[in-house]
Amino acid sequence: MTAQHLLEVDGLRTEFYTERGVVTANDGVDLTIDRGEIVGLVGESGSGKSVLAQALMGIVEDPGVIPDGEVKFRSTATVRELAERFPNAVADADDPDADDPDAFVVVEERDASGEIAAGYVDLAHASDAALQHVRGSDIAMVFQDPMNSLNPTLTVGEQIAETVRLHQDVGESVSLGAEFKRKLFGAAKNSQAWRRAVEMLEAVSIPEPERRAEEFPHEFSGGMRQRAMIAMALSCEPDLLVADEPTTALDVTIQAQILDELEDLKDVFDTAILMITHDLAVVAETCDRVNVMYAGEIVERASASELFGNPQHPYTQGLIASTPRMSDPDAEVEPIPGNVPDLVDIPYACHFAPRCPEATRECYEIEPDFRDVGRTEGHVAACLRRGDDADAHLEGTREVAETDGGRVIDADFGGDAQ
Ligand SMILES: Nc1ncnc2c1ncn2[C@@H]1O[C@H](COP(=O)(O)OP(=O)(O)OP(=O)(O)O)[C@@H](O)[C@H]1O
Ligand code: NI
Repeated sequence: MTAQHLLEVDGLRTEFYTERGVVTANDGVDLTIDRGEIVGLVGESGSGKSVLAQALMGIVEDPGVIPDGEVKFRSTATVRELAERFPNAVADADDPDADDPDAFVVVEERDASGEIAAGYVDLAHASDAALQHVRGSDIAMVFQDPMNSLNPTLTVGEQIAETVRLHQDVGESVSLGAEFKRKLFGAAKNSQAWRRAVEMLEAVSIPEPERRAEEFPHEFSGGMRQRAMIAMALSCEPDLLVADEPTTALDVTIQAQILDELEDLKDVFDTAILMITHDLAVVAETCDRVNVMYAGEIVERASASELFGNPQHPYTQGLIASTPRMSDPDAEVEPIPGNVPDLVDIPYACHFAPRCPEATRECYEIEPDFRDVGRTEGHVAACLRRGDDADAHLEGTREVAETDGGRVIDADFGGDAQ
């Protein structure tokens, strides 16, 4: 039996119909995340990382659509709950109806009594009501700028308590009346949800959590706000945390502290993390596995140590060569020439070809498939010039420039920031 991933993205395509044409922000993306692991998604600005995060959360903005692909979120408890609430959306995996786009609760296994024993929710096709159920309680998200996600008129403690109430049925009303009452008189300090909020602030290392819980977001520093966002996101113990540039706005020291804490919290709450960043040092520091994204496509995937020790795709090699190293910050970096293309109707098969030092004519014409390229299992790259059959495949094509194939990055790359 194949391993059952917590999250499995299959052939995901996300498009925006704009006046300029169709922007294909995710062009057939495959990605998996297992329970408890930290998976990186890295690539230059405009490569489609945030759109992928939105697709996972079911919050792709208008005019975005997902014409192809599935996002399978596997949680037996959630599948049971949703199957009960949305009986018309249930299909059995081996049933032809499973292809029915309205069937987003897919049952893979039942026990002897007919109770659901395994299955997934297809988040790419789930109804808004189902997505709302999943968001916050099963999958939560933190963004770069917490000021946009925190409510400036509520104390930090009230906001976390509110999230807890919404998702955990701790027996307190979430009616409008109750919310106004809390605004006027403050949240009941001895309520279960409030105590949970204070606990969460303590868990993210906010000093004097009882007192800080009563402060408003603007009274927090940038780092404290980001911690509060993380506290809020983890307060319902989600299986998956999607972190989109969670520390980009912070200075390096605070950034390193928060990333360290996230790793610790991951163990405490047993939460998997999708770490989205354009910063390779962040990936090197935190991730178990890494996906490199370029112009809407994943181009390379490997464990973090393998990716940095033995990068294979010319884009990954270029990214690494263009990133300053912690161990040698003064060493020269070589930027990748050119820019990420506009994602409207890219006419060439390999999206990186025009910037690639090794591209041949074939690279413009033949869609590169994933092939094994590394020393470890699961290291794959989508490049015609890589893998065992690369040379045979390229026989008869023009000579290509010599490269230093697999630039080796310092083992302590991004290591322990001060
Ligand atoms: N609402 C939208 N309407 C039209 N196009 C969009 C929309 N949202 C995103 N895009 C396009 O999708 C592409 C990918 O954007 P995305 O924000 O996912 O990139 P990113 O990799 O997250 O970049 P960054 O590192 O800057 O955050 C961009 O070309 C962007 O213009
Ligand atoms: Ni982004």
